[in-house]
Amino acid sequence: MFDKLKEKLNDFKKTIDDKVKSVTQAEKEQKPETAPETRAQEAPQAAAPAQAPARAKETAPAGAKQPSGIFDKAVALTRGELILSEKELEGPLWDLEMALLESDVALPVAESIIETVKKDMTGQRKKLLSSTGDMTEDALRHAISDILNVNTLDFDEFVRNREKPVTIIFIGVNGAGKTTTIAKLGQYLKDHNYSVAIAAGDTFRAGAIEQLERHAEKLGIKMIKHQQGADPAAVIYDAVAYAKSNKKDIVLADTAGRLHTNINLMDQLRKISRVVKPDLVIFVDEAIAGNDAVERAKLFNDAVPINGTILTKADADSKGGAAISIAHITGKPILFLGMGQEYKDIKKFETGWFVDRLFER
Ligand SMILES: Nc1nc2c(ncn2[C@@H]2O[C@H](COP(=O)(O)OP(=O)(O)OP(=O)(O)O)[C@@H](O)[C@H]2O)c(=O)[nH]1
Repeated sequence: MFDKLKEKLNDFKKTIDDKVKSVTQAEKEQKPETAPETRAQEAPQAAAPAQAPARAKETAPAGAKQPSGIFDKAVALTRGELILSEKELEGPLWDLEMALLESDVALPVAESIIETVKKDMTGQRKKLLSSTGDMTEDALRHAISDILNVNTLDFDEFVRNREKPVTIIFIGVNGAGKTTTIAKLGQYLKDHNYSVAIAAGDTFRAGAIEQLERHAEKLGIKMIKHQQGADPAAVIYDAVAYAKSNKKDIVLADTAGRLHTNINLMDQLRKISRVVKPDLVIFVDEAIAGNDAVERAKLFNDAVPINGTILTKADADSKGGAAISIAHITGKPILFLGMGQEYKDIKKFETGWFVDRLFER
């Protein structure tokens, strides 16, 4: 999962690690002629071999700081500490930015990650106690977590504390997986001992009501429906009324898939929102849709402010960047990931879990 992004982040770690290793090696070999104050503190056997590289001798006048090989005078190693300057990291950070863009991370998000990594890794003395890879990984983890932790919303806590019934509306484009996601969440909420009702708010697509009804029957959840073509706001309103009078805890409301460019259908979503006053509006899209999903999330959020996103099909070959980008662009958290076609295949999104996946070996 998220293999592409994982691979790119690991490439960056390796680039920095390799470069620092080669600089460290070069420093060790050149130290006796150039860093007397450091040499004085070291054991005699740590002194450079008599045949230190000729090039280093030529380029390093006595007492001057050593050029640092690949980092081009950019890395200073003193007392086991590493100092990286912005200039030294320029090349690898540029490569990282390109790699992030290739992994569906949107430009402003990639820039934000680069900025945080740069701040974390430059200008400060970093103890070389752990491997450089750890230092780089820490900076990347920090940068990505920062973005994902924007406006966190704990779904379980929200549902627990909210006055019942809690009405949740699902919006998004066609075929993104809304219906399946509603069924999965129905199961999830039942497993958490909530009583659930479903509103067949997709009155537009032929077969949508029946599709949802099949799920509702399998799950033993009551579904409220009108005829195809009916006003979805009225269906959802009725479902909420049903939940109130039958003491149901949660209403999960489907809506027709629509293109964010369809003004009439986006107006319809606004109407639903006005009439029903949902507790949560959740945007559903495919993790594999990458930057398209990011763009759609932004436009949907502009039309009807969302509270969070569920990304489906994360089990397919998704690059991973969409999750990070959508959180940043909408300023709203990722709530769940769809991880397959079974009801149980839904995973509550946790930043730590996601970031761990990106760095697992
Ligand atoms: N692999 C995988 N497939 C999924 C996931 N979620 C949904 N699907 C599949 O995606 C397809 C579309 O899902 P639906 O739930 O019908 O999509 P929808 O958004 O309701 O579609 P519309 O009603 O047209 O808006 C179905 O074949 C689902 O089984 C997921 O997390 N992983």
